[in-house]
Amino acid sequence: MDRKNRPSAISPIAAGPQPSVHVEQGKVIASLPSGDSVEILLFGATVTSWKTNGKERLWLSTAAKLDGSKPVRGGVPIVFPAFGPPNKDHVTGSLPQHGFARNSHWEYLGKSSSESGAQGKAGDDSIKLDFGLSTANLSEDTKKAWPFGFGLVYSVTLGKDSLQTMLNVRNEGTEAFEFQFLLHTYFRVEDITRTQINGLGSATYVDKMLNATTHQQSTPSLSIAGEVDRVYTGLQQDTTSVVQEGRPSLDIIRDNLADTVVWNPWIEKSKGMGDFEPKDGYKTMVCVEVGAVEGWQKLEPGETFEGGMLVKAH
Ligand SMILES: O=P(O)(O)OC[C@H]1O[C@@H](O)[C@H](O)[C@@H](O)[C@@H]1O
Repeated sequence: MDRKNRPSAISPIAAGPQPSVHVEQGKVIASLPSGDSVEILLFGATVTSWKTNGKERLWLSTAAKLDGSKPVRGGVPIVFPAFGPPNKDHVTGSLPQHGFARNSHWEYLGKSSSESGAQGKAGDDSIKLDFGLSTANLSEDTKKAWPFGFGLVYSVTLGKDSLQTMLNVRNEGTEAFEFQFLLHTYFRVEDITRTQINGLGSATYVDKMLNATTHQQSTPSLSIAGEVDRVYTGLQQDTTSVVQEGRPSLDIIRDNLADTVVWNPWIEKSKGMGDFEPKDGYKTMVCVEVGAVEGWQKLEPGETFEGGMLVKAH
């Protein structure tokens, strides 16, 4: 046979292992060939687990209610459309603390996956899972308390050593509305006394422990040695890092969001929360919560807002 016409010895590149998605009662579980995985509860679209390198990166209380009876204590609850206790002077004033998104049943909208690296190379894939919540999903009481036409799409993208969570808010009604938004993320740490939060240096914060007075961060690193509840606003730097044992452990990169809350309930506050277990769990968690909580974001009919975070694990 003429050499030129010989059938090609090169066979098509075999596709490597694929990301997998498993939908079971009330939750969606996705994993990558690298072993990284994520679990999202449809109640609140709460990410309850994120593992990289065989290690859990989120803190979840062992007493967290996962049955929809109350917001999940741990993982990544979504705060929307209001942050904190109800503000009676605002139209959101009759909603519960932190709004209704973490208390609502979301719909799973589906998945899409991509390969960013060489074909078939395990570990370079990512998988994106979308969840939706709109006026139609709300209870009659909540619709009365938030009488606006809206649509939320929450996208959770699992990559090798990364998790991205983005919220798209659309005004689908005929009136403008205002909202606040926060990703109330509970990160798991080995030992809070050997953990620092970097990237808040010289920022201004409201200290909820000190009658909501305003202060300026004086050190480049924040160490936690007692109850902390601070709202850092108007941050210039996009990245806040969790440093453990002197080494960067997680980088939290804000996307179109200017604020970050740092919260640890410490001993007394943990005792007062029935769903916070074990009681010394404050030693192995810290909430670093990116959001837009200073003032209000306003959306006119037809307008959209998108914001969220990318977390990179080291
Ligand atoms: O108990 P909840 O409603 O989940 O809130 C927990 C904490 O959430 C934080 O975001 C707030 O800054 C704290 O003030 C609050 O205590």
